[in-house]
Amino acid sequence: MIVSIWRYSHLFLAISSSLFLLIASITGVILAVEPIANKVQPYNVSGADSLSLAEVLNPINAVYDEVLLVSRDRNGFVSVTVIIDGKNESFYIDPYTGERLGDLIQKAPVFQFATNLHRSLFLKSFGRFFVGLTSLLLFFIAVSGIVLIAKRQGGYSKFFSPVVRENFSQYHHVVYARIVLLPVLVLALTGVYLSLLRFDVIPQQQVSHEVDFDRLREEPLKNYKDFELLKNTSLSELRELEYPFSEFVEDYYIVRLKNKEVLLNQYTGEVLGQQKYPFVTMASAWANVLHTGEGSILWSTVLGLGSLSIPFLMVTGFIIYFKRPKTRIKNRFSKNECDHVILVGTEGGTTLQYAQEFHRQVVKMGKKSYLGLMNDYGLFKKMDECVVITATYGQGEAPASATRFMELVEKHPQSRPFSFSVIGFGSTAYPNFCQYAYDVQEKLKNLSNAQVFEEVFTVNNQSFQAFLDWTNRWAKSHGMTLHLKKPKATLHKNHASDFVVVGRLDLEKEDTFLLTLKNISGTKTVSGDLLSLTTEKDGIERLYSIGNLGNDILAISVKKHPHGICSNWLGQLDNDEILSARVVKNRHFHLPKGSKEAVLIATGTGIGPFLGMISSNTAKRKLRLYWGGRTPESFCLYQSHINKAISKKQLEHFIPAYSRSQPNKVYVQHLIKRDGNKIAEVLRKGGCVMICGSINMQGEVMNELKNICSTYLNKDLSYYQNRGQIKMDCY
Ligand SMILES: Cc1cc2nc3c(=O)[nH]c(=O)nc-3n(C[C@H](O)[C@H](O)[C@H](O)COP(=O)(O)O)c2cc1C
Repeated sequence: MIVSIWRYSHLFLAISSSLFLLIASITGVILAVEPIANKVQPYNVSGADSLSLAEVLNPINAVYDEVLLVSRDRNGFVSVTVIIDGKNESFYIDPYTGERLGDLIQKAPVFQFATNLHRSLFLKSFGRFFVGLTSLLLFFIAVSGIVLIAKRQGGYSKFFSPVVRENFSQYHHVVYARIVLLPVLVLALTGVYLSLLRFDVIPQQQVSHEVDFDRLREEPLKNYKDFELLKNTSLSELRELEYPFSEFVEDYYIVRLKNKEVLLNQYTGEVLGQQKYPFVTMASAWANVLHTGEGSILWSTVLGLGSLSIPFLMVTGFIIYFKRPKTRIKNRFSKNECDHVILVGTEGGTTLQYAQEFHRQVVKMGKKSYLGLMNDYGLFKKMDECVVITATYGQGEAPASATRFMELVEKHPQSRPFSFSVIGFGSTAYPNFCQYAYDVQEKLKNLSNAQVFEEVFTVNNQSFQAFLDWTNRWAKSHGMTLHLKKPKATLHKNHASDFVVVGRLDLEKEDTFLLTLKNISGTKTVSGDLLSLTTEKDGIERLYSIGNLGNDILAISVKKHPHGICSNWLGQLDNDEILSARVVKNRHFHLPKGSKEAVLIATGTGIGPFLGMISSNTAKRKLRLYWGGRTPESFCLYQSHINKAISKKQLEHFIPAYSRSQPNKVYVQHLIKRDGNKIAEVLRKGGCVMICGSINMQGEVMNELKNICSTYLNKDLSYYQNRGQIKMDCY
């Protein structure tokens, strides 16, 4: 089934049961406290469980004249019902001495209230029905949730792999759902079972014995202490022991154990009847324990947390849904009159917003452009040019609106030749960066009448700047000028903070500079986070990787682009000038706290975040830095930072790759290949490899890492990516 059906089913089930689910989960949390509160009462006598029943009855018979019942509850508390001064009394006792320990626990009003609300919403059978139905819906919500998590993680085998953090709600929804999956499933299934039991859909079977009263004898008379069953059964097995009603031989002991019920002749101890409990009775007992947590502090706590997570999952789930960009498409022209066709592969809707803006501007230029989803691929009678803009999901798979694209391409051959471009939206946080875009490119390339207009262009993390670069290039080659506006879908919504320029170092020859900024708003930053800058001139956001050098000093390394508004604006800032920018958390590119070793790989300005990671390496982790630049002169910008780090033992090795200082070009990927065994060792020991710089370099380095993983570690690269041991932030 396609992912959108699962997603809508998950949502529909959650919405339709939300009110009842909320009531059931909140009362569930309250009720989870009850077994814990009971269990901590001082009525458990240590070691008593190993006493035999005969040893327990002995002091009870000695202390009380008339005993009706001895019980042991799930907390292990032993109680008796006895007649004292003509009155029935029930209380807890010490099984060693028979001494009264305290009155039976009464249900507190709050628990009584919560129980009634939880079981029937105070609506008797009608309410019970809805509660049962809610449990069933919760079960289906959990199952559809399992499927959705497996799909997003790239398969059931990767179900528990680290989750890429895109935003708070999405990340925590998945992470907590996985943690509480077991208790939620148990609560749902046992809830359904108990409801079916209450409505007699599952018939309860009583144990019935056939006692042959004609054969009852009072001899050979035995003391109960010598009855085999009482001698050989420990207290831990007991549920209830009912004393004979009278002294007539027709009345007997009824001993209810955990798994069976036994009738004992009160004079001879002969077993008069013995029945194992039917399956339904045993299953019901288990369902009760599993649903209520009675008798176990640990399980009650797990259930309580499971219940508590339900409102949290509901809220985060609804936020995820309602924050999704809308995916309604409007076209001015029909698909058969357009020479430009833009097809979108999206799941979350952001790619569509970018494509919509592109389409709008192309139409504004007087072109006949048609915008559709990739799953709507068909015959486009006048198509000259096709632009496919697609996200990637799962492990390099198609997003929801493109799942049928490949088969549709086969099914609907175009009648005219056309050229095509593929733009991939993806994230380097995932193992298969923009893989689906590459697959689409390959597919279209194989069509006889399709011609490649350009190679795949990739957009990391919905970078509007990157998309703009592509649209400008595309427009130029078509003799157009497009003025795209940034779509509303933005990943970055933090407040702006102020930063004062405290230092700058320029490498004029390469139009590169290193800016040091003091954070004067106290915003917390971690090396690897991004500084988001928007200039007034064009209102477009640019992101720069932050290196946190400590004491609120940040470094950003910037390359000036010939017509780059932001880079040139930053390039002319002087010391003491203040700039306002937002800090965007980029958790997937933080140096993992637990890694004792790391290999850092960068080219050019990609070194920025690593300068911070190295300077804060007080734990003396073993860090190796590979850096690619043109010449040793290119390194001047960073030299003092690196030398200082080496002398302070914050950086173990600095390994540069200079592409222009010798006849043969040396790139970082060459050095990675050369040091393959060392890098493999870092991965083997649980360390991590971090890559920052250009997308091209990333591709080359990833190829080398793939070889290293298979040659030295006998594993696929994705194994380490899924464990968060390979991290990338490339642009
Ligand atoms: C569950 C999930 C899996 C993803 N898998 C990949 C992937 O394998 N490769 C990739 O480059 N991007 C991956 N991404 C990133 C998306 O392609 C990227 O965020 C894209 O901009 C989403 O566009 P959309 O909102 O139009 O669906 C994944 C995102 C999510 C939420």
